[in-house]
Amino acid sequence: MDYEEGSYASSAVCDVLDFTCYEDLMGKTSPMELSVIPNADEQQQEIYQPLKVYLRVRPFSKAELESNESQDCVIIENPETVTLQAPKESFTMKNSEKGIGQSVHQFTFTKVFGPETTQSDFFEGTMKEIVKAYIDGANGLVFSYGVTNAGKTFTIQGSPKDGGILPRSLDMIFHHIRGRQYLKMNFKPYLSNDVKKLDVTQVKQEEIIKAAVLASLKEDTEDTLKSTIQSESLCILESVSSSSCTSASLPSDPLVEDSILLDANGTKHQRTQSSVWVSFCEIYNEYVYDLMDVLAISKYQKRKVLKICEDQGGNSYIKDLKWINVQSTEEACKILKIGNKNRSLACTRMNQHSSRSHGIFSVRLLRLSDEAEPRILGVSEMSLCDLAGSERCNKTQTFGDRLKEAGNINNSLFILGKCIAALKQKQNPNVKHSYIPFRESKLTRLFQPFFCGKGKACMIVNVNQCASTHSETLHVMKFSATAKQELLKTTENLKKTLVAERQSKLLLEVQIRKEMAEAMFQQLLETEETWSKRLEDMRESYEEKLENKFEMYKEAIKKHAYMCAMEQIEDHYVPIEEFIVEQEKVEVDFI
Ligand SMILES: Nc1ncnc2c1ncn2[C@@H]1O[C@H](COP(=O)(O)OP(=O)(O)OP(=O)(O)O)[C@@H](O)[C@H]1O
Repeated sequence: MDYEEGSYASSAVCDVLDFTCYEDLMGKTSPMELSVIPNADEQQQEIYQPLKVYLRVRPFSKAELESNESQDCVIIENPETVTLQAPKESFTMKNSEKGIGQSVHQFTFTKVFGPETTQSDFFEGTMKEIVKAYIDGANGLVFSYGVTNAGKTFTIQGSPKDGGILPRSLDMIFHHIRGRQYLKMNFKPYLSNDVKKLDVTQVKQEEIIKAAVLASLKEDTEDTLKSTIQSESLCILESVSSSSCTSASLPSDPLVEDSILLDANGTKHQRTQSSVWVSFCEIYNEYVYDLMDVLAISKYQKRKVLKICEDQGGNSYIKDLKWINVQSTEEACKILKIGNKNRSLACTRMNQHSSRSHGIFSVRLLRLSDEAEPRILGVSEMSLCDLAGSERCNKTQTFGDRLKEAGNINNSLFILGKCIAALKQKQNPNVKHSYIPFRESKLTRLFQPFFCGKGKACMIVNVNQCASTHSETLHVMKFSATAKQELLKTTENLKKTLVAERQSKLLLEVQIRKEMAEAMFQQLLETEETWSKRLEDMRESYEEKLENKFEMYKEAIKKHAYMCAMEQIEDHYVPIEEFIVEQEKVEVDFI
């Protein structure tokens, strides 16, 4: 099977996100910013952090391996890059052999998790940081995206023995608040990030609603479910008027005499307790439905459409969405299971596929002071949003309801992409800020605060490696990952230009060094010549001076010798008269 390309969500969707991830390809470390740091100060200073996009590739099943699904369609090049290769017999491959289109596409992600990745490794590598910040008071949002059978449920929910990111996140939250859990239900999430205090009757009502919701899990058929809900709802109504319907007994509130703790350094700390509430809803065809609305899942009841409203601060929230107090991971997972069941029941009724709606599971953590009359210290929210996939929108099916569905999915994904891209621009002080179209889809309207920097956000992309779903996988990658082929080419060209630039710079440097060496050598030669000349001159001048001195000495010696000789002559001088007398004397003696 090979779906024709271009029959999916509008290519503009891809363009928007391609642009987003293009930065990744260029090796930038902070391509996207959507969050504030935990414990942000009161002015909610916007300190952005990147929107991380993780890819998880699931392993082949035995059946897939037997049916020749393994054709090296997904190749993990390195921890950030994957290559998608069209199956051998596909139209894409045949066309590309004829020179029409591309059969190979490459995408980069914040991190790629291969088929061997364990649930624990995946949680550690993706969610842990978000949950840590969430516990510290920051909001968290996780989008998951992928076609049917790509491994979304496995990644988010996992199995009872090997939980996915949601039960692991819940475990981390409950582990963190262990011993400090506020078990009463009299403080409840309200509006977007507010808390309201309930009176005794309202608390009772909460307990009964929770019991009714949880009871729905036990019922297998729609009819029995209906009767249970009817009796439970009766009970709710009765309890509201007479408080006769008892709830499960709750542990009493721990008695705390002093709400201030002193640490070893004598620093004061406020003792806190926490309360956890969850909700589960879906957005289908731009309508919001509560998946905890157990009354509406019967065949005969129309589902109630919920409205997205804004509080005084302009923050969006879903009006009348049920928030259920949960006191353990198990309880929260039951809510998830009930929501899943209601989602698939609704889908069956509407002949719709579950992956055609956006499912949103949210957890609100209320922090209260630990004292007899607790005060609200803060609220943080973490939402896991399972995005609708735009698969199966090929031409043969795009009419009637499916056309409307496809249009709405495309539109909301398109707006999501536009919001992300606009925020990307917002980070760049040199680029003129453009209008961010949050209000143009329910999804972006709901998560507007995240796009304004109030929370940590990430996207998880699930894909399988099957040859038969190659086109769908390619589409998912194009939406969520980094680049289309054109962008890849641009990047490749830019990389080549960069390499060429570097090479020319290197050559220039070599040339400059050579010229400098030559100039220095020349200078050395000239210096040597000058010095040789100077030495020669000096030698000549010394020789001349020596010569002169030598002459001087010669003269002096000559003079000295003459003087000595003269002195000697003087010493031995005999006047001639004496000499003659003497001579005559000698001659006489001789005779
Ligand atoms: N990482 C994984 N390791 C082992 N098996 C996996 C992994 N991911 C998914 N699977 C298996 O692949 C199959 C499809 O996964 P899953 O049901 O999670 O897909 P999905 O995307 O949620 O599909 P749908 O949208 O139809 O619910 C399941 O049998 C699941 O157990």
